[in-house]
Amino acid sequence: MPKRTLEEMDHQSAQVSTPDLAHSKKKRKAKTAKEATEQENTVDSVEETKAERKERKRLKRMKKLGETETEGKPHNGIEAINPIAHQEELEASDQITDAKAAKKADKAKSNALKKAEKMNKDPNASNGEGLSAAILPVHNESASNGTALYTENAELSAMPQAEIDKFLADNFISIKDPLSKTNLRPILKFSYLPSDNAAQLTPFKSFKAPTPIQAAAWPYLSAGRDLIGVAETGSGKTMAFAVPCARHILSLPGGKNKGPRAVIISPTRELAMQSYEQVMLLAKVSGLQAVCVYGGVPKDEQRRALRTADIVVATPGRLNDLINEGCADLSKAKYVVLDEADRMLDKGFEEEIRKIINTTSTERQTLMFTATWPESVRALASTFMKTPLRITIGDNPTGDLRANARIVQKVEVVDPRNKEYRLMQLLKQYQSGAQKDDRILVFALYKKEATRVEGFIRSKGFRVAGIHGDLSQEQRTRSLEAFKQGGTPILVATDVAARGLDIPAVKLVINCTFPLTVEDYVHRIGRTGRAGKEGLAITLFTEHDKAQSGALINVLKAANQPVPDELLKFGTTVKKKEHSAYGAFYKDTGSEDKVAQKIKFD
Ligand SMILES: Nc1ncnc2c1ncn2[C@@H]1O[C@H](COP(=O)(O)OP(=O)(O)OP(=O)(O)O)[C@@H](O)[C@H]1O
Repeated sequence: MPKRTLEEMDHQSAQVSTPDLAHSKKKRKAKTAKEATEQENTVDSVEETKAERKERKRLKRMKKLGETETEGKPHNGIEAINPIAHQEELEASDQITDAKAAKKADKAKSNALKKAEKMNKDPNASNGEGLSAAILPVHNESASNGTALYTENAELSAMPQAEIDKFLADNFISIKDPLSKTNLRPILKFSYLPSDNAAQLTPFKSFKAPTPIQAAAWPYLSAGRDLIGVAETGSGKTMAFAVPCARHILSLPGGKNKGPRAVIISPTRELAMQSYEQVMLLAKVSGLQAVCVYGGVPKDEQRRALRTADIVVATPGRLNDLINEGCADLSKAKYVVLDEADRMLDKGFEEEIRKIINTTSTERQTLMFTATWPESVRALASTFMKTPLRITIGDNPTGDLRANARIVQKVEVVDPRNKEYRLMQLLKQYQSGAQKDDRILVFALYKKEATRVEGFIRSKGFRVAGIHGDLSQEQRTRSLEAFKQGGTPILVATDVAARGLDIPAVKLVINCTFPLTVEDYVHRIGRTGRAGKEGLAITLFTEHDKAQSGALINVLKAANQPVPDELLKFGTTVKKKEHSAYGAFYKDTGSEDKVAQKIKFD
């Protein structure tokens, strides 16, 4: 093997997967659909504009949907709603032209609400007459697993379709639904969130509006759908899955603080801790409890917390340890999230994920979120999900590999022997004068390399810390904190820090050594340019990385970044993934019984 030996990496051997033990796909209970007797809106086809025509079709669609969804079984969600109420409310508000009309509308609204109340008390009433005549401007979607029903906010329903279309088009939002059933409008404002989420807006006080992935995913997640969300790094995916999580738990019977109802799985300890902090912001408001379960720290506190925690945020290894010990009972967990899903489904984690998911409820809602969604994991993902819809944000509805377009990507082809010299030049350039406290993240591929590079940078007088698998959890946490707080503006990391970490204002990412896959490259550079900000990534590319040149060129081109001639010389062919477990060198097993690994040097 050339310079890079797997032994030298943060590699944990990839596990062989066993045959599919995924949950049995229970068919959703067929809904009894009653033929709707509709009366089409009579529209003057000459005067009708395109937007109006669309809106009319939408209303017609929703009318059909509502009549089907509200018939048959009563829903048992806390979001007990009545479409008639919303329709009448809306119709009433449409009619407000003067004070008299406003008064009339108020009366209609109150009548509608009274009617709704009555029908919610007596669910059978929803089968009664009146419904068939109701036109439904609001989207109603009943959850597949007995959780709350989603009702679209009336103001959102009243918005012209043209505005919705513009939002979807401007943000390149593509929604692929195998059920071709619903067309839920994106939640364009925080105030459009379902009512029981409204109280949780505190974390959003500093944000103007939901990000595209949040806006598009929230309605479907609130409606109980399985979902794959693919959106660029730093685009707010954590809140996209965390916000509906609390609502989901609150809608379940059985009360709070009785053990896990939701599980969020992350590939690294640091990412798990970060997601836990975000989840806590929402959980606290609702009186829910959460626990972060990860390796490298004692288990006792985690064991204790698992007894009452409603939400478990975990790395797979430690969670499996606790499941095996009988200390983590996930049988009532109905909301399961794989964050960094492609990583979680890759060979290094697949088996552990399978074990965890098999202990969760078969009625679960399964979510997968990521910035990269390679073909290699798509089929496997579907074995865990029930007819998931896929939401892709970005100019690539097929989910091709894309880097965040706000990041300026520079690739320098260098002689491997000159890498450290060039690294030093870059650090001097980007940490001089007023920039001396700017945060710079330097990526190495190997743990030993990271240690060496960190020492080299320190020897030149820079303030630097390191984060990789050879360090204790305490050291890892300390390094990350020092970097976040600004005490050490340079952090040298292996790919343990490539995914998900949301560190404020990282000005520059330097890839000292190229990662094993271009997906990891996209995640690494995604540590800069987050939440709408600009970013810069400089990659030192050598002949040892030439197998990746084709894929890298594609990523650069897709983001309109310059492709250096020296890189083109290595070839534009995209080679099949060389390593079956990309990123496996940073796998967090969560196990405390670390087996010593033999390190080989060429
Ligand atoms: N609606 C919003 N408006 C502005 N900023 C937001 C919004 N929602 C979340 N953020 C912020 O955006 C940043 C990135 O969010 P997050 O870490 O969830 O990104 P991500 O899409 O999960 O990234 P990655 O793919 O790297 O994991 C965070 O600092 C978060 O607080």
